[in-house]
Amino acid sequence: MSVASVALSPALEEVVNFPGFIGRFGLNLDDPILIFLTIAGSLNPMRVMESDSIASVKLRIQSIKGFFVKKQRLVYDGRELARNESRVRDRGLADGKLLHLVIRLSDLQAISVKTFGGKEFELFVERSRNVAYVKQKIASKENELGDGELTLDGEELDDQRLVTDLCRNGEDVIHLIIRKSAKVRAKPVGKDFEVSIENVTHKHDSVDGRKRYISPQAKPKDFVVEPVVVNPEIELPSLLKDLISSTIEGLEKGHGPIKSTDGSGGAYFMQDLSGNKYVSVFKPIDEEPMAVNNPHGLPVSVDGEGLKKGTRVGEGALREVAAYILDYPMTGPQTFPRDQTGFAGVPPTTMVNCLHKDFNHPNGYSFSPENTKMGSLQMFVSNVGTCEDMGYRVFPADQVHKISVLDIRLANADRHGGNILVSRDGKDGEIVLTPIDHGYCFPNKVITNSDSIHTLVSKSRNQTIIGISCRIFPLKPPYLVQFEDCTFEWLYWPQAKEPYSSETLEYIKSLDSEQDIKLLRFHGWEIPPACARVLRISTMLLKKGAAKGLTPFAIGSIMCRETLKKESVIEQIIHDAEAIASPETTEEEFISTVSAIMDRCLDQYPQN
Ligand SMILES: Nc1ncnc2c1ncn2[C@@H]1O[C@H](COP(=O)(O)OP(=O)(O)OP(=O)(O)O)[C@@H](O)[C@H]1O
Repeated sequence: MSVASVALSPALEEVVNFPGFIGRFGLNLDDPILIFLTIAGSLNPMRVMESDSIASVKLRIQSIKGFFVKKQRLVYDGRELARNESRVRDRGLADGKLLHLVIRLSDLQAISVKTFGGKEFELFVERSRNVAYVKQKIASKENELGDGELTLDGEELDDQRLVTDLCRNGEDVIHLIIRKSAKVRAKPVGKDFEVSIENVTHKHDSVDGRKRYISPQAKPKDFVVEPVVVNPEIELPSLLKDLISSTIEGLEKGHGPIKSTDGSGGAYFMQDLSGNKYVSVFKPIDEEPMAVNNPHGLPVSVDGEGLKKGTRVGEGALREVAAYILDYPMTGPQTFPRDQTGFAGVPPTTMVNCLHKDFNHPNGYSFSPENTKMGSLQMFVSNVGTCEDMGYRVFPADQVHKISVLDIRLANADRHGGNILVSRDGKDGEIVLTPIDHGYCFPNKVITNSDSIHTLVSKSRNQTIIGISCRIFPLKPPYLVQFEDCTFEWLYWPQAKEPYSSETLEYIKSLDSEQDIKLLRFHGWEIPPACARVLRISTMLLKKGAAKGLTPFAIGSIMCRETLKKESVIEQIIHDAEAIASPETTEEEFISTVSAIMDRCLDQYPQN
């Protein structure tokens, strides 16, 4: 039976054929097509109009399935449908085709705790944590709850029950009984649940429950975490050494990796020694979106191209590390050791080899080198959510601006609100934004039939040589860059229309793409010529735009497409330069042609 012949379930028929549906969503009266929405492996028939916008399709999914529009990631034919205003027919979505839905679930569950003594506080607990952990968190805040039990509908909740399972039903009320003399009640508040503690009068001795909550001990030798050292001349900075050591310590104590429910690729939270804190996030290259072992059911890429145009499956981790290396502080690019936070605050990131049974091993697992996964290990940044979860008006302009500098420089094709963490710093609780997820930077045309294969070879601590990734790229021009999928969430925030501060302007002025290319080479990434071209052109745009006094909005708008079909200004500039270039044109000549055209183009923008 073909997928196209799957019948609609009566309930779904009712929803999709809901009278007035067309009017409600402002759709045209063209013929409906039947598509199949895959959600975590299940197939859901759905009728849409070819003239529907992606936004209205997402709205339909929200009304049928209950997943909020903001949390949906739609993938068709190996490409994310990120532009909400584009139409179903523009994306080639036709009758009988499969549309993949990946849900972005926040890993954090907010829990409001209210005591009858009037004390109130909020906890942010990862959904993957268990009941024991919630009790521990409350105990560490209250310093008086030790041996409590959580109950739901009168039934005691097992310490191993996960927070995510408790919060399924918005009406659940959870009680925490503390040594029979105190009671904590949890009730949902919007998407959160609230815990109220009644009669907390009993002072307990010590919080000795911790030992019970430690997950079963793994055998000490059941895992591997090793830095990937590409250039043996470089000593790993102490910051990264500590990151690796604390990750190892957690695993040694039996605190295994915890898979993130969020994101389209495999991401694992690595725990510390106590099992109370995450220290790092590991993202294996074979679990990236559309890679062979992706845990979210995305199809495997047929041509090696990633979810975004101009990106390549399996190269995300390398780009994550590159973003960290390039995000040097105001004092400039230094050789390691580098223990200062970078200008935009990309968390310290390094490449590692990891072996653990809890990663995704669809073909079975054994403790052997072939199950070792290479990927990026990034410092975990504690946060209260992402920019997706809150109103952008509260974000300080300088925090938005630092991210704009990074995104424009790296031509980031994946800056949605979920990729900016929000934390509160210091005693005044100032908002700090942390950019994460830089696997889709430096987009360039994927060449599948060319004259050179670039293999990055690494040496791990035990001197084993491992091929990291194979990339095919031409040694000779044309080096095709691809800015088509660049989108910046912050472009639509009012802070982007404020001018850069003098400090930021100074930083931008100090940037030098040639120096950056050398820096990446020093760290072992012989950046492919097309990526180098992206870096040169985007750095040039940032520097010229900022020197002219343009705002992040104005510069970002030059880099991003307004609509799916309309080329961005930067794309037009590059095409004009390519039209002039001949096969003999050197990279230097090409870049100076781009520079001249860009100058003429920027002359049309009012000088600030
Ligand atoms: N350094 C970090 N500190 C804290 N949380 C992090 C960090 N890096 C990633 N996360 C969290 O891990 C989860 C998955 O990470 P991430 O978004 O990078 O994965 P992804 O599959 O690349 O996602 P996407 O689908 O958005 O491209 C998210 O909830 C994210 O907030």
